[in-house]
Amino acid sequence: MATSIRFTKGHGTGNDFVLYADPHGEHGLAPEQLAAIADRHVGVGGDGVIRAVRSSSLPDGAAALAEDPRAEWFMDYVNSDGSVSEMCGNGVRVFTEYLIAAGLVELPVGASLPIGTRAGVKTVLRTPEGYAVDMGLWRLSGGEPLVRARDLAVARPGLGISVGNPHVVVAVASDEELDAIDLGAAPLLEPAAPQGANVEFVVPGDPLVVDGVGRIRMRVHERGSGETLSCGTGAVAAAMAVRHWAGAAAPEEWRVEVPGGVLGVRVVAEEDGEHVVLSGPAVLVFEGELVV
Ligand SMILES: N[C@@H](CCC[C@H](N)C(=O)O)C(=O)O
Repeated sequence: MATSIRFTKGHGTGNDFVLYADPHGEHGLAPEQLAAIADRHVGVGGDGVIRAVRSSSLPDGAAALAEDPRAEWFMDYVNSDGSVSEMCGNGVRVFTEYLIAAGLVELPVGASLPIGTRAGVKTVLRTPEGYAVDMGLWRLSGGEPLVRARDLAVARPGLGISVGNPHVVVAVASDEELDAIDLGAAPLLEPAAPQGANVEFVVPGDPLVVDGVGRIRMRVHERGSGETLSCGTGAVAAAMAVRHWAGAAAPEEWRVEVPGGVLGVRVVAEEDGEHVVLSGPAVLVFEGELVV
C-alpha cells in the first residue's frame, strides 16, 4: 500500500537535500526508493536524502546517545544513489534548520545542539549567518593515491583525509585548469579506495593567505552523488590538505569557494586534538508530499 510522507527540500551552498521526519523510525526506505526520490527527472531531486529520526529509534542512534545523551535527533544520511554515508557537513546545517522549522527543536541564535550521525555526535551552533558545526577530529588517512579525472592525461598525486567520511584532495595549478576538469564520471584512484572516496580538486589562492585567512577554490566529485555544487566535509578536507602542504606558517582559518558559494573552515585546538569547525548557510526551499 502506498504511503505519503511530507518532505522539505533544502540546500547548503547549493548542495541540495530532500528531508523528512520519521521520529519513531517507522519509515526507513529501501536504497532504490531513496535513489528515486533523489533522481532529478523522476523524483524530487537532490544530492542526498536525510531522514530525521530520534536517536532512540534506530540502532545507529544508540552509539550517539552513549556518546552524548542529549543527542536526541539523528541525521540518517544517504547519497543520491541510495548509498549510506557516515557524515555530511552541509547536510547537518540544513538538517538543523529543518528541525527548527518543523518545530522539533528550539534553537535560538547563540545556542548549540548535539546531533547524532554515523561519524559521531556533532555540535551545531546557530549563528546570525547560519550554522557553525564542530566536525570533530580530522586526520590524514594514510594514503597518497594517484588520481585521474576522465580527461586528465596524467594522474596527479592526492592526499587521503578522513573527516568521518573518506576524501582524497588533489591540487591543480590554476583556475582555468580547475574549471576545465571533466567531473562527469568518478575520478579513478590508484590504488582504489575500498569504501570509495569523495575527490576534491583544489586551487590554493595566490596569495594563499589574505588578512590571516587561507583561500582555496574547490570542485568536488562526491562518492554516491557525482559532481555537486558544494561539499562541507570536502571543504574541510581541502582546507586541511592545503594547510598540511603549506607547513608551519599556514593559518588556522580558511575560506573555501565552491561553485555554490563560500564555506568557512577553522581549526580549533581541543584536549583530544585538532577539531575543525565548518560554517555556512542553510536554506529551506519548498515542501511537498511524497507517495512511496
Ligand atoms: N555533501 C556532503 C557529503 C555527503 C556524503 C558523501 N558523498 C560521502 O559519500 O561520503 C557534505 O557536505 O559533506
